[in-house]
Amino acid sequence: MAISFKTIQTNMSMEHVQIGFMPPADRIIAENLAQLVAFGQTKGFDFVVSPLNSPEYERVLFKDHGPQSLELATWRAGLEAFRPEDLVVRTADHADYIVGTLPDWQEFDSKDAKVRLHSELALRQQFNWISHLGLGGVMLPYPSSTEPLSNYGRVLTGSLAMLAYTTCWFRVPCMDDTLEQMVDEDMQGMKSWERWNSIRNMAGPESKLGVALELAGSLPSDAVLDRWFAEPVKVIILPEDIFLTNNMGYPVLSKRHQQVVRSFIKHKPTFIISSSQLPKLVMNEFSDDALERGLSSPYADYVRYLHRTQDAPGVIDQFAVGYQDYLQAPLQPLQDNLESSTYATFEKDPIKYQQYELAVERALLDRPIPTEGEDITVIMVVGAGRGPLVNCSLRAAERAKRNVRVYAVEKNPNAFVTIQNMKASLWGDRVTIVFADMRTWKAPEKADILVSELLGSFGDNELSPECLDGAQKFLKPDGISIPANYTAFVAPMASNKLHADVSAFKDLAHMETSYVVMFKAISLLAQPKPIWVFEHPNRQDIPLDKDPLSNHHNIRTGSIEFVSEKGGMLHGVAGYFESVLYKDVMLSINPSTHSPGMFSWFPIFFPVRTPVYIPPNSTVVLDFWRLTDTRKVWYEWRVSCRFDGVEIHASPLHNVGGRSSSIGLF
Ligand SMILES: C[S@@+](CC[C@H](N)C(=O)[O-])C[C@H]1O[C@@H](n2cnc3c(N)ncnc32)[C@H](O)[C@@H]1O
Repeated sequence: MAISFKTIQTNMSMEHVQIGFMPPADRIIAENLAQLVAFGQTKGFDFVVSPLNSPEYERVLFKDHGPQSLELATWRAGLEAFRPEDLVVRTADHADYIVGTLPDWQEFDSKDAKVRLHSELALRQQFNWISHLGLGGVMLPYPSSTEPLSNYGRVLTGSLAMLAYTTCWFRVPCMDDTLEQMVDEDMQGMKSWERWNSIRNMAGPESKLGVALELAGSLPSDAVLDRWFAEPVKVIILPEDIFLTNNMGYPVLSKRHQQVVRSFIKHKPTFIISSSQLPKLVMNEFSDDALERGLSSPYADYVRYLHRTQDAPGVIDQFAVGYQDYLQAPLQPLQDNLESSTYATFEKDPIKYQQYELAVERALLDRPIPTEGEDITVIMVVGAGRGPLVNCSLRAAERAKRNVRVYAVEKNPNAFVTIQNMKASLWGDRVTIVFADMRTWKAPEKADILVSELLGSFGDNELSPECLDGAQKFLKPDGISIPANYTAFVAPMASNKLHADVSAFKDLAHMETSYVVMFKAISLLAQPKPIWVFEHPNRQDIPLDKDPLSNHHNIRTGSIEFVSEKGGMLHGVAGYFESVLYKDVMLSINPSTHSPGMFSWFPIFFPVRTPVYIPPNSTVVLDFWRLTDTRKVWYEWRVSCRFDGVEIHASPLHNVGGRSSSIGLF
């Protein structure tokens, strides 16, 4: 059990999707902006995208700003005022209905020092004006030059704080990043994701900067798209010319575009429909185009249709809304006493108990049938909580047609009140209830089947191994443990949001702590691999009837190599588990084998202190340790990366000696 949310949120498909309209920048002038706004409103758009400045403003490039040092002094003293003719957006009228764009001549990494300086001065003047007006947003241009974007990153990082309430999006073409295509497109410099990544890295994980991703007629591979799912893609730009026309004459997207747009819809972006023409109606010209004269924009209608017709959220999604990409501390059911609402949440899981019931039934059928005079089959549910696994065991016994005697052992005094009520009202003599820690309980007899659910998102992180080591001394020599084993899985992952959220705590301890998270905006850089396993009963390390002398047999070490074909930013490690309850009856949260519909466990996230750039086709090594002393268990981890056989990154060891996070044994 690993999650602790308490509320179920509303159905996400009912939310309003924001859609903006972006005509060609060179056709919008101060004089037609009001008409454009009125047109957008009539057509049902939530905002229009307009250039902030008129072409006239380019004059600043030719202005003599004097020596740089003098200019920098001017900056600090105050900013220049725009002249009205410099601006398309001249007043605050409709400011919250307008997203501004900046002129193309602003090249922050131009080879020409004068262009660089003027672009920077202009940006500060623009941000100051945008902030004064309270514009809805500003969209930053994707640089046409192939220079590295270090100066762009610096200028932006230093200026973002000027935008108190305005959102800021970096416009990026969603192109295939294969080198061949880049050479074709004369883009030998950095790839689009990498260019964004370098800007974002400079701005820092907590910056408000988002991505406006512009789709084109041809879409990149799934691997390239997948990288964007881990980024703060706040806007999807859909040019009108990527739409096809259906036989009713209405715009529609190709199947693959639909699929991609639907995948992004889950991340709740804003959409922008970009057009290569200014609507004739804005030019006060007659339009015989039915689509233009119609009431709402057919493009916006189509996006709303895609939004409305998303797959209805499944059971997991319904539970997860509001918890997606939200960091939660893993539960510690051994050290702490769980609350009633936490038990109630888990008891709603439709799959977990079904699997347990099946496992107990199969195990019962495999036990020899007690003959006349022999005792009946004994099932012990250890860590019984409020009793659902006792119910599963009783139902399984009915289905297997076996007489059973059930023990329910629980150490949480509050949950024990509930199981006392269950015994009085439902179970009667069939169940013996015991208030005890399973590790020290002196059982009156031995069990045929030991049933427990002490699993965390990483399998062993709620100390199932330590608890079951103690409990197995009252399991018969040929007795069965359900679960029989559990395996932890790890994968390198990208998630800008999760890393930013951990960074926001601004301390080492949070960077060396694991979190239970319902993943959403993440990208796995390689498929998960098993790192270690625990088997029960563990007769090899703990002889029959003996208490373990130390916990050293529960130490684990794993070093796993992954080849990351697509590369990306590594922000941490995703952890999962698979468990064999009995024979082929499984529970899994590993994505490739996930038990359908099971929501009791979200994955676990181990952050890394500094995000690491992983070049495509490099080798990522994840080193993990599960360590223990007499009072606690903890994980230590490190990541490293090799490219062309050379180690290009090695993180420090995280959580040395459990200094930042551990799991209490008492
Ligand atoms: C994850 S909950 C599972 C509860 C219930 N069996 C279910 O599946 O809904 C684990 C339960 O084990 C109990 N527990 C943990 N360690 C224990 C121990 N050493 N002895 C007895 N109970 C323990 C906790 O208090 C908690 O009620």
